[in-house]
Amino acid sequence: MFIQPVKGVKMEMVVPGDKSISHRSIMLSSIAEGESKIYNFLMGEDCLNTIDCFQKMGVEIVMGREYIKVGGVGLRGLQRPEERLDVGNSGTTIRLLSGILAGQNFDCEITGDASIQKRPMDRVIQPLRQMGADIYGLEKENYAPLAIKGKGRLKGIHYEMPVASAQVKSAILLAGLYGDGRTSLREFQQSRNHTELMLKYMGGDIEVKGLEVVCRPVEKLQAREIFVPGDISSAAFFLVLGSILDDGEIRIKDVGLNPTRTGIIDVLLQMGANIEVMHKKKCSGEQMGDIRVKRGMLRGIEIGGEIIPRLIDEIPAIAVAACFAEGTTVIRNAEELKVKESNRIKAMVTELKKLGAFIEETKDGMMIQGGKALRGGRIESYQDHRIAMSLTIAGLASKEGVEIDNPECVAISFPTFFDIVAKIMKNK
Ligand SMILES: O=C(O)C1=C[C@@H](OP(=O)(O)O)[C@@H](O)[C@H](O)C1
Ligand SMILES: C=C(OP(=O)(O)O)C(=O)O
Repeated sequence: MFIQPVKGVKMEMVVPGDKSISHRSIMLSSIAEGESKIYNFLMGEDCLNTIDCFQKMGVEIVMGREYIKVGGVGLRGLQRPEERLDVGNSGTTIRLLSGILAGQNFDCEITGDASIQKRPMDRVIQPLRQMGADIYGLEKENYAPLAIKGKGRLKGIHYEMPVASAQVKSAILLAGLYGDGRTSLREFQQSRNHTELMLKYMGGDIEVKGLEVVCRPVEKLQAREIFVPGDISSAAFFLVLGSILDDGEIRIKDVGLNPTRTGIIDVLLQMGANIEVMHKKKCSGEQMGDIRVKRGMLRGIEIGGEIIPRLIDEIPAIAVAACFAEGTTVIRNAEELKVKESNRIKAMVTELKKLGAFIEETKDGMMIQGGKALRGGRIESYQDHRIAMSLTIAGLASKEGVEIDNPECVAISFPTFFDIVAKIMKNK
C-alpha cells in the first residue's frame, strides 16, 4: 500500500472504541448476572477474538447495530469449551482470560497466533500458581498454548508485581473473584486501571490505595450499560500527525482520557505540541473528552520512568514525532516493547532508518536525532498494527511517501484507520 505525502489536514474525526475497555466489557459482562449492553465496542480483530472465546464458553453475545448485548451467565456459569480457545493476536485476551479460567470448575486449553506463542506467559503463570492454579505451557514452558485445569476456588494472596503490566494486574484481580478471601497486589509503577474501574462499576469489591489494589470476592457482578470511549492509543497517531504537518487542525471527539493512559498528551505537550482538551465528562466510570491538535514546533525531550506505562503502546508513534522535533529525543525504560506483537524498538529503529531518520537502538529504548525531513521509502509492518500505523503517519509527513508491506494488520485495533488516511490523502 502506498502512502502519499500531504502538506496539511483539517478534519474532525472519531476513533473506534478503546481496545482495553472493550475486552474488559465482554469479560466482565459475561460473568455478571443479567443482560449488559455495550455501546461503541471496538470491532477490531483482538476484541472479536475475546467475544469468540466467551461464546465458546456458552455466553450469548449478540452484535446489534447500536450495541452489543451480552447475556451474563454469572461468576459460576461459564461452560467448558469444546475446543481450544484461540485469542489470535491478542495478549490482553490470553492473559486476562487465564485469570478467569484458573477459577473455573473445568479444564481447558488456550492459544493464539505465531506472535502470541512467542510472548512471555510466566508473568501470569507465576502469580496464578501462587493462588493455587494449575496452569502450564503445553509445548514450551511459559508459552502458549497453555493448559489451565480449573480449580474452582483459588487462594487469596498478596503479590508484589515485578513488571508494570495491566494485563498481569488484571489477571490477578480477575482470579481474585474466585479467591477464598482477600487478594492484593502492589504495582511497581501505575499501569492502566480499567479493570479496577469496571469491576467497581459492576459491583465488585475493589479498594485502591496508591499502588496497592485489594480485591475481595463478591456474590455476583451486576450487568450494566457500558459506553466505551474512543481509544486514545488510536487517537495518538493523529495527535502526532496534527503536531508535525505544516498546516493542520485535527479534532478528535469522545476520546478516553483516563489519566493512566494520557502519557501521550503529556509528552507531546512537553515537546511543544499545540494540543487542547475540551468537553471533559465521565461515562461508565471512565473519563472522556474531545482533543484538538494543531502544528507545534516540536523539540526533543527525555522520556522514561513512571510515564512509560502511561504511553507504552504510543512509543512507536512518539518515535515518529521525535523525527520531526528539533534536537535529541531519548526514550528509556521501554524494554517491555521488546515483548509486544513484534520487538517494537527494533522494528521502529530499522524502518525509520530506511526512511532517512537518525535513530539508534539503545539497551532499553531508542535515541532519535530529529529536525530533518524524512525522505520516504519502502517499509515492513512486521504484522504489528502499531508499527504499520506509526509508519503510515511517517509516510504522510515524509517528502516522497512510503510503500508499506503487510498493512492489513491495522484491523487488530483500528479497522477504519486507512479509511481516515484515505480521506486525509484526498483532501491534501
Ligand atoms: O491491559 C491492557 O489492556 C493492555 C496492557 C498493556 O500491556 P501490558 O500489560 O503487557 O503492559 C498494553 O500494552 C496492551 O496494549 C493493553
Ligand atoms: C500490545 C498490544 O496489545 P496486546 O498485548 O493485547 O496484544 C497493543 O495493542 O499494542
